[in-house]
Amino acid sequence: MNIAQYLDSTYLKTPAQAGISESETLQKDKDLTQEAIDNGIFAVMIRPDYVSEIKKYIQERNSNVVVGTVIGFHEGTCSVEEKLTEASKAIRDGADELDFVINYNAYLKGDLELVEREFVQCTQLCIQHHKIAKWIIEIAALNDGQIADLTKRISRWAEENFPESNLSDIFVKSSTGFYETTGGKPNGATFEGIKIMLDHAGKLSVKAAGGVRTPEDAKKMIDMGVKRIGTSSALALIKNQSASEGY
Ligand SMILES: O=C[C@H](O)COP(=O)(O)O
Repeated sequence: MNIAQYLDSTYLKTPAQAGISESETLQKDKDLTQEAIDNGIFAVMIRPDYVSEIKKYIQERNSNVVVGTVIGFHEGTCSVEEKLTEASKAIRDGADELDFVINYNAYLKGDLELVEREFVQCTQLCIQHHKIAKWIIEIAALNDGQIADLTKRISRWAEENFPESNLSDIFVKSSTGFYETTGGKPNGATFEGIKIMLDHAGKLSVKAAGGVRTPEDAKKMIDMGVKRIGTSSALALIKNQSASEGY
């Protein structure tokens, strides 16, 4: 199995979070992109501010590495209108794939109308522009029943609103990788959480992200049915795969 073709290689820290400048952040994104080009990695996943520069970088090198970005990152609490504005700009800047953080706080408060509205309007925008839409549900913030319920609802909203579309271009994604847990609880993709998502996603695809660090774990998730893995350790993961397979 060539894991690289399943990977979204991710760098999502803001300059302030990393304690570096904007130009240093752009350089990190360029380095990540060059790694992706050199190693057959499917996509890079970066902050919206850097999409246009990275798209240009990829085009200048005649590469088909895909550019993904995040919307409403990382808490998902901004309004539907703000998500639409951010997503429209990312599409204009050249993003191929948009990973939205769903308003899981609104879901937890029972405001399903708001969550459905943002899902439908933002996914519609992506479909109109032939972009992949991924919806991060932040499984560390949910219990097992809520993971199942929210995944099922997203799948149903997609079937009801976009019956003519290729529903496998819409993803449910596990985690931002930025959620703060306590007591050593994992903040990202767990096998248990991913299994629940896969069992309830219907025709939608599933992306595992957050804390995926070994080729063994990535392979196991792909074998389970995951279509994409988001990780900030993409290169290490590929190198370890090569080493363990004796290349
Ligand atoms: O969307 C991808 C995540 O931010 C990746 O999380 P990670 O840094 O734990 O690999």
